[in-house]
Amino acid sequence: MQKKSYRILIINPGSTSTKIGVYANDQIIFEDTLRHQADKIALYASVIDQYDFRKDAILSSLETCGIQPSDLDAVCGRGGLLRPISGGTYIVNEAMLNDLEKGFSGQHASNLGGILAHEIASEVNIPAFIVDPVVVDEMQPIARISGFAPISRKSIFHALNQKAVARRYAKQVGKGYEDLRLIVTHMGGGITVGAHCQGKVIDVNNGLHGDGPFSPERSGTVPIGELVDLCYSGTYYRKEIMAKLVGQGGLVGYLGTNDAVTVEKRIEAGDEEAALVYEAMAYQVAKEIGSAATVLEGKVDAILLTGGLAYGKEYVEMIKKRVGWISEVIIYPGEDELQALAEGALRVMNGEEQAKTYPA
Ligand SMILES: Nc1ncnc2c1ncn2[C@@H]1O[C@H](COP(=O)(O)OP(=O)(O)O)[C@@H](O)[C@H]1O
Ligand SMILES: CCCC(=O)OP(=O)(O)O
Repeated sequence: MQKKSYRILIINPGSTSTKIGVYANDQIIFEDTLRHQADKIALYASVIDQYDFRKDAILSSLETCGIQPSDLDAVCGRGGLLRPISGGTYIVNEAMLNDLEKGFSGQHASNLGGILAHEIASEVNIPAFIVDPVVVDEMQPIARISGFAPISRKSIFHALNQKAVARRYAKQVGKGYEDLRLIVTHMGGGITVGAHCQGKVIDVNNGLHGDGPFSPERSGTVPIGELVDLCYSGTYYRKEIMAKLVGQGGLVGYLGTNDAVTVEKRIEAGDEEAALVYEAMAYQVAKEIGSAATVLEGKVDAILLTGGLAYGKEYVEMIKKRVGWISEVIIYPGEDELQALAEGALRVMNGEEQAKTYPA
């Protein structure tokens, strides 16, 4: 029997852009990146206040290619900072909308994904989904112990792309994702390193709030005593310290840019400080991968490097040099989150998987 064909709108809100795609089953038929100027974003006090202007931008873009919401069968958005949940495709429901509006686990543009998907879908009576949000939590109990009793380690990471890349690798080697032990490293604005075991991310650094390697715009783990002293020095407000850790940390803090391509040009021109900081970022990523290898007890089928930084050939070589002895290292530059969202929605539409209900 021939499978039904589904048309799915995908919405991936980022801090400076909203990426959208329309899929006919797993084939993309329309794609647009709606860039939002920093000064426009700065007009809004919170992520949720950007809702109307992002929705208008999406609908105008769809109009330019002649697609109406009534032509769609489902809408799927990137999921945001909800309560910790297991991976998979979730139907958007009231409980989820409330938590996205509040920003239950914090503020990130992805909080708008489920809300925008619901709004557009409900107007034409079709289902809205999210897939593998940044709060996917499959950490094993031992990984939650931080060493400081009042604070548990949290799972906040690039779940969508990490799982998509892990599944892509599994397909390439003809095995099930559930049968592999992988270390997946997403290197974008934030950097996260996940230990994947039997289809679950059993340990991962919190990519948003001060944990793991530093990244283009985040500090990662910092020496804790000095940080406490700085917080109580009377020099900074809380929001200034938070901004130094997230947004103005990492490459931005040392070199004034979050753009690795600019950093590479500076290195080529002989900038020694840029060379040292860039290599330090690779060094910290390699250390985190080494740590994930111990989580997997040294039995690692492959290390997968992905995200925008994975385009940097010399940067990738600096990591490979330190971790190549653990297992083979495969590079998947960039990310394909639109495709991953479409495939997640499609698995449910085709009846291959059942949509999960939030909170799980
Ligand atoms: N060709 C390239 N070479 C080196 N770095 C790159 C390249 N393309 C993008 N990057 C870097 O990747 C980072 C952004 O990664 P990306 O995955 O797009 O981020 P996000 O997590 O925000 O989606 C930036 O530092 C960017 O400069
Ligand atoms: C760790 C949460 C997801 C994240 O950091 O995404 P970006 O790198 O795109 O900001």
